[in-house]
Amino acid sequence: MVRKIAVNVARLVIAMTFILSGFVKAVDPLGTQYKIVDYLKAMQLGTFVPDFLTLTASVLLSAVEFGLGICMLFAIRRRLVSLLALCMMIPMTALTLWLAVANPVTDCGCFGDAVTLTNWQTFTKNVVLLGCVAIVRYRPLDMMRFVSKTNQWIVTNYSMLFIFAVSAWSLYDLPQFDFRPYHVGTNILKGMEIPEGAEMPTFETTYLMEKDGKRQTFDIDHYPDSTWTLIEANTRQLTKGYEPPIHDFYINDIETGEDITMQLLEQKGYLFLLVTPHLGSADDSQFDRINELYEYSRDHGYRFYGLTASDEKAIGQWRDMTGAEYTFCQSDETVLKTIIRSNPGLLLLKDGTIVRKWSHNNLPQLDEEQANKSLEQLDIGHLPKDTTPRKILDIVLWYMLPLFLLTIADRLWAWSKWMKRKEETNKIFKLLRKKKMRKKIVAGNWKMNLNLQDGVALAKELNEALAADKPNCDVIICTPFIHLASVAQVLDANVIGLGAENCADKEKGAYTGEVSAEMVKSTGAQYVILGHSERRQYYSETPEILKEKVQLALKNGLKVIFCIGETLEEREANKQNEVVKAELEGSVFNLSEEEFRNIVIAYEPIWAIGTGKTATAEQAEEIHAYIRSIVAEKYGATVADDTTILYGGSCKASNAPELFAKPDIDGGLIGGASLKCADFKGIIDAWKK
Ligand SMILES: O=C[C@H](O)COP(=O)(O)O
Repeated sequence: MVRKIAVNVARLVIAMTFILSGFVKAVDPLGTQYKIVDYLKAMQLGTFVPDFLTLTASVLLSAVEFGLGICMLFAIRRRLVSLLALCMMIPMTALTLWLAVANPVTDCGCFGDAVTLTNWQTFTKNVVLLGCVAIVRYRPLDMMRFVSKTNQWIVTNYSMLFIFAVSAWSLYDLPQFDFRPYHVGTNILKGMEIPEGAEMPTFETTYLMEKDGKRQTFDIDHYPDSTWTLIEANTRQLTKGYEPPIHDFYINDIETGEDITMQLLEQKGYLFLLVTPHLGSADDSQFDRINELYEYSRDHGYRFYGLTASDEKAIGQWRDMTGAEYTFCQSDETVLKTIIRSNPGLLLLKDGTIVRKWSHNNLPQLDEEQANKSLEQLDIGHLPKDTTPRKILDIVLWYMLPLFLLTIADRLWAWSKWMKRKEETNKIFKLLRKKKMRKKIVAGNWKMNLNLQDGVALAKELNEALAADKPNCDVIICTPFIHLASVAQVLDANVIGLGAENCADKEKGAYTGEVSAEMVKSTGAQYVILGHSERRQYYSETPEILKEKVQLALKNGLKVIFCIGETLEEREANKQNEVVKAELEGSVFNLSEEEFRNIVIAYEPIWAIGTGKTATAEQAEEIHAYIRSIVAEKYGATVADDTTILYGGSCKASNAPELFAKPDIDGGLIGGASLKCADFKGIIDAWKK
């Protein structure tokens, strides 16, 4: 248990880290590309790898991280994914150790610009992650699945589609979430401010001095007298001090070389900055639109500058190529790449605040009417509404919600499958299912007892008792023929069903003393008992005769309570299964499935009928289960599951609960105990226990 918890906690830590790291990289593929280039430069490989390869690597890196995170989260391909994570984390941890020690790149870029870590923090993070990956790799199969194997492909494919779409959209337009210091709404001057009392950087200078051929180093507090000669002074920075979010922004006038940053930013009004870090690789497809915007700004008296890190030659070529008339200024390439992830990209500032940012693919287009209006009158001249909540909602609706719904549907499906399996193997579940599916019946067989008046009185009493206290099962009373019509009058058919104890094996005609199935039906009865052991024994009813009776009963719309059961000798010879099977095969297994659905089976061990000897609940359950299995063999599991099998033989209120609690016992056929209302109701109430 503890081990499982540890594996799953580790797996969630890895998943969340990878997903966050992959997502923020996908949101800003150019930023990740620049970071890759930084690493390559640090390894002296910068010039060998072309831009398209570093950009492809950036997009793939984010997809791999995000994909691994999602696979970890959903426990998809657990062994392979944990191995891949390990293969990724070992070199990553080694690389970040090198970064921490050698410090060739100041920010690792693990989480893009969203979270900035020092190199030692990054190394520590990777050591923790490596530990988690090791735990998961040790026991990958302990990871709990959120979606079943068959649906995992949906999660992986959908996630890959999503992350590539995020990368593509961010590349076409701009990063959908801007974590950099130059996001819309930023006042550049304010971003450059150092608050009062902020920690300042500290430095230490040491002096290498010489006297009489002997050299020694001194600090400022121990600076020696003039007999020493200064050889060399060394200054090193001890602490960084406070660094404002924008600390390296500048704009230089190309012609004069003068820094005009303050002049441009402090001047009130609108300012367009066309940012092109590197003119040689800038996209020139939209130059018409850029020139139109320049003309618009010139017409309305707004300032418009190109800002680049390229030299004058490249600027000249750009002018020749695009017909650009705007003035170019220079700035630092890295700063320009940080300002906007588009080459070129357009910035609109108002009073030093960034109001809008556009990628070259999404430059504003002004129609004639708009071109005549000032920026104050146009939407683009104002800060946009904060679209972050909307973007988050989009991600939730388009990505997280579908996956969540899939997970719920999948879990419900897995749960129903598990329930089904349980029902098939577990007795308690079987019992629950049985009680849900099949009809529970308590039927009384009055046999040759009670005259008409007593019979009607008992029926009335029972009817009233059950109308007042609704039973949890179907109740049937089967009476001698002479009672049927009268009893039918006093019973509420919704509460108590009525049945006969027998019917003829002939349809109609000269059969003195016989009562046909049609006649039974005409009294209002719905059931008939056939095959009772007393009829088989005392009236020589053979399987063939019973077969006829069953056919006629069904033909006349009666449901049949068909009795089977072995004698004591047969039980002692352990032949009970054989006997009941033969009885069913002899009289009812010839029926169609549809006809068989009108049969209620009553298992009555002859040795228990009226003897006071009851089969134990276990004995009864064993043979009931057997009977159900042979019905299943003949008609299939569904019919068998739906068939009601009653127990009969000295069943009383005292033993009924135990018998009825068994999974395959669906009620009772009651003889002696059905002759008194209280006794019979006591058995009926066993279903309430
Ligand atoms: O039809 C009912 C059975 O023969 C059971 O009779 P019994 O409850 O009197 O034993």
